[in-house]
Amino acid sequence: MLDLDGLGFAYELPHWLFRDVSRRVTEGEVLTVLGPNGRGKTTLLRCLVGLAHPTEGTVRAGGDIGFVPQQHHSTFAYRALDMVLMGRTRHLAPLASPGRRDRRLALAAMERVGIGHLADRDYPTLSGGERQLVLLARAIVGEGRVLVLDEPASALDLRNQGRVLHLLRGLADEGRAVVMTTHHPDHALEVADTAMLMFGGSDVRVGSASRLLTEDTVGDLYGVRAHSLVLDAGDVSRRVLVTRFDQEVHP
Ligand SMILES: Nc1ncnc2c1ncn2[C@@H]1O[C@H](COP(=O)(O)OP(=O)(O)OP(=O)(O)O)[C@@H](O)[C@H]1O
Repeated sequence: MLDLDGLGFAYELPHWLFRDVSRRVTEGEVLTVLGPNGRGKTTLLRCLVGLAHPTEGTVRAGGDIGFVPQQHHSTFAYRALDMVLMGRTRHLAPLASPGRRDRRLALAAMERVGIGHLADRDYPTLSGGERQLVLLARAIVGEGRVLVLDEPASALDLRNQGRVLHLLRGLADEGRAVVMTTHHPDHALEVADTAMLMFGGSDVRVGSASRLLTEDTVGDLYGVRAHSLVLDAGDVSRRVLVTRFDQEVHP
């Protein structure tokens, strides 16, 4: 569904942000991209959606891509619903306006992400988290087969983080391919099939999220001490990673 072949990017050669990245993301898969600040996660996503040109390698998508950027400000006083309706643009005939069905789909997408009550609000007046949810609704209503999201939960409170993570899991289970960045290994452990860890340059590791995200690997990636704990709460048993924020590890 999304094929990355020998992907590499350098703003200034020979300083490769990442290199030799090859991977097929299939329908039904959630892939999370992790790495320290400035390692190239956003740049990688921009290559995937065609906003940046890879220095080498190719990206091929087997369908439309919906993109949720990290931050988005608009000075135009669009209503939130109108922002979501922009996701329908590719489904409209040239110069046509969105119709009743488009509006119904947009409202349904807003309800799905829990912001139906914000439909008539002016987008620039929304909080950072509310704007993030509007952009997610815009991507959903676009019905792209591939969803690419840059830190989709970064501005969200704890409940909304869970809602969005499981919503993305559900969208993948419906047959989409989901690629998202996160700074939280636990977000990957919660819903991802695959993790991509950007250690720098050609050292990009991809594999099963649960196998890759160990104490050692996460510790090495961020220069921290991480501890695995098993959360056993009756209906759920899963591993979480706890960070010792009082201790840094210098390689
Ligand atoms: N136009 C540009 N020209 C030169 N360097 C750039 C440009 N845009 C970004 N960079 C640099 O490229 C590096 C990667 O940036 P990118 O935004 O992809 O990182 P990131 O992993 O998403 O970071 P974060 O976790 O902080 O969001 C950073 O060091 C950034 O300063």
